[in-house]
Amino acid sequence: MSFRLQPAPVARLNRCQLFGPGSRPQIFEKMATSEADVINLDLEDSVAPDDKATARANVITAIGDIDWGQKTLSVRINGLDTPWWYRDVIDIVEQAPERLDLIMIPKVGNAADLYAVDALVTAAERATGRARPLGFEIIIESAAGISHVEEIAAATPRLQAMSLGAADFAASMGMATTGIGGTQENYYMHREGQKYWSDPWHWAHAAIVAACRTHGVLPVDGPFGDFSDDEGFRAQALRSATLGMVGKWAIHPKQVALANEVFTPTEAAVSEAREILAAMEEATRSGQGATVYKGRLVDIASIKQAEVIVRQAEMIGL
Ligand SMILES: CC(=O)SCCNC(=O)CCNC(=O)[C@H](O)C(C)(C)COP(=O)(O)OP(=O)(O)OC[C@H]1O[C@@H](n2cnc3c(N)ncnc32)[C@H](O)[C@@H]1OP(=O)(O)O
Ligand SMILES: O=CC(=O)O
Ligand SMILES: [Mg+2]
Repeated sequence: MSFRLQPAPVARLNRCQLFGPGSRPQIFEKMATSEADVINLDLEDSVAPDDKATARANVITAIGDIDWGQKTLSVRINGLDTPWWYRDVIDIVEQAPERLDLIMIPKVGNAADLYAVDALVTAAERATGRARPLGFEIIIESAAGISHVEEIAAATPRLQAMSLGAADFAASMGMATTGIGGTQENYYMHREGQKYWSDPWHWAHAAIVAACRTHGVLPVDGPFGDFSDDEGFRAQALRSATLGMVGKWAIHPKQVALANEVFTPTEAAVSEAREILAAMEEATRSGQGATVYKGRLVDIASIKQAEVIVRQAEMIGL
């Protein structure tokens, strides 16, 4: 164990991030009244090139005009490989009301990408006298991004969250699929006439969680494209939650409840976590570092495990 303490990420809910194209202002009110913790107004891949300028203007207007309640509000800008991103940043910092919490930077490949955006945002914020600095969230969705995930997680104190973008990630890696996330038909082991499906996203998720937890960033699972497949979404989200991710994107409103369900600890899990803490308090009082709870070992590490669930529950108000 290092002597450095693992930094805590920002204390806010991030169970579901609902996306909507900036070129479709008709749905903004519906996004605002959804149950998602985070709203992502998109200027990137859901917006056609000819609509980029209009989408940017729509989004800037909507940040001020719509009541977004307590939600974390984020705008996904265009990637650094496009001609649009700098204008996205400048117009957002100069014109968007301070209600905006985050900008999301897609297709980040290394720490220098974030250095560049940070420098531009910092200069624009100083020039405009913006009182509330923008936070960043980023998407790991390329071979370069996953290769440099740890330096990216450490790149700037503005960084609050990091998502895996399964669609672009698959394309960048040359993966043989057009599906966005979830089980892949051809990714299986074979034994005695049976197929056993495996999870091709697992290693990327684990790498992202490790980088995020090292540097105090929230790890988030990205999109699941087949919004008619609730069980597929649930299975993917459960795997991500088990690995340490805090939430998942919704690319359709019907996915919001599913994500909230998976990333909200159940009453039983919260009670059990609180009971473990109580059992360990009792053990500590009698000078023991370990004890037995429901027939199994609990020790000082169990306190930290239980605290993960209790902290989540407290943020949600359970
Ligand atoms: C790989 C990536 O980068 S993913 C991130 C970028 N992608 C996106 O942002 C896409 C977000 N999603 C969408 O644009 C849309 O949900 C689509 C295109 C997938 C489907 O849109 P629709 O065909 O309108 O869906 P559908 O007809 O099922 O919509 C049902 C209702 O939900 C509303 N709705 C649709 N999408 C959204 C949304 N993202 N947020 C809030 N409400 C929405 C519709 O307006 C409709 O409302 P109504 O019942 O009042 O008429
Ligand atoms: O941007 C998201 C993705 O999956 O690509
Ligand atoms: Mg993408």
